[in-house]
Amino acid sequence: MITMEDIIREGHPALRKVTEDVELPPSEKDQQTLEEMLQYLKNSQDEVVCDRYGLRPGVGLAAPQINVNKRMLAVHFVDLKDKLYSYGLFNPRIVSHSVERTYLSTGEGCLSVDREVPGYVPRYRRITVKATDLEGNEVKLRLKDYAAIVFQHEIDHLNGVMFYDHINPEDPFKEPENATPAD
Ligand SMILES: CNC(=O)c1cccc(C)c1Nc1nc(N2CCN(c3ccccc3Cl)CC2)nc(N2CSC[C@H]2C(=O)NC)n1
Repeated sequence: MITMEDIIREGHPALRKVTEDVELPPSEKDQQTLEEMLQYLKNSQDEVVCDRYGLRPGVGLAAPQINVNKRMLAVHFVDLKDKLYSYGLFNPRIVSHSVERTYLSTGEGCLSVDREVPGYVPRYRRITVKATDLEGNEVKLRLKDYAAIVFQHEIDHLNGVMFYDHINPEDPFKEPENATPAD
């Protein structure tokens, strides 16, 4: 089971590496790792398990965050329209995106960042993601607003990018151009 001890924190060089594609079909080991990442998110959102193991709640987790240099991520959340997104994905890529942008008015948090970093994180408002899921199916996901934000946050990790890299250093809460808040 993945716990907070397995999650590396900012400053660890693995968070700034660009990950390697996963060889498909995935090995038993890669499949097991991705399943454990998805289970972490479910555990972290279960109050009893979360408190029992001292987990930080999250809706997304990328392999670099557990010091695995592979292009894979897990997400588990319901969006503002109560649509469930629960995926383990190999080699996810953004294949298209809107010009229009969005952001969380509350800012973003990250399991690998043990501090608040205030500010708007501008993200594309709509993205299309292609990937291979845990069952080996090729998926094409059209995502918007909160779902688009979560996937961009996790795909950034696969490219060595942290959420605060996007915050305006002069004015963190300056309204981003051509953007609508997702919440
Ligand atoms: C600095 N202000 C803030 O962090 C922030 C502050 C307020 C609101 C939001 C919305 C903020 N922002 C933010 N809140 C989240 N959670 C809300 C609580 N939730 C959760 C908590 C408890 C049980 C179940 C669950 Cl589900 C877990 C997820 N998650 C992310 N991110 C950024 S995209 C990846 C995602 C992630 O999983 N981060 C660990 N950002």
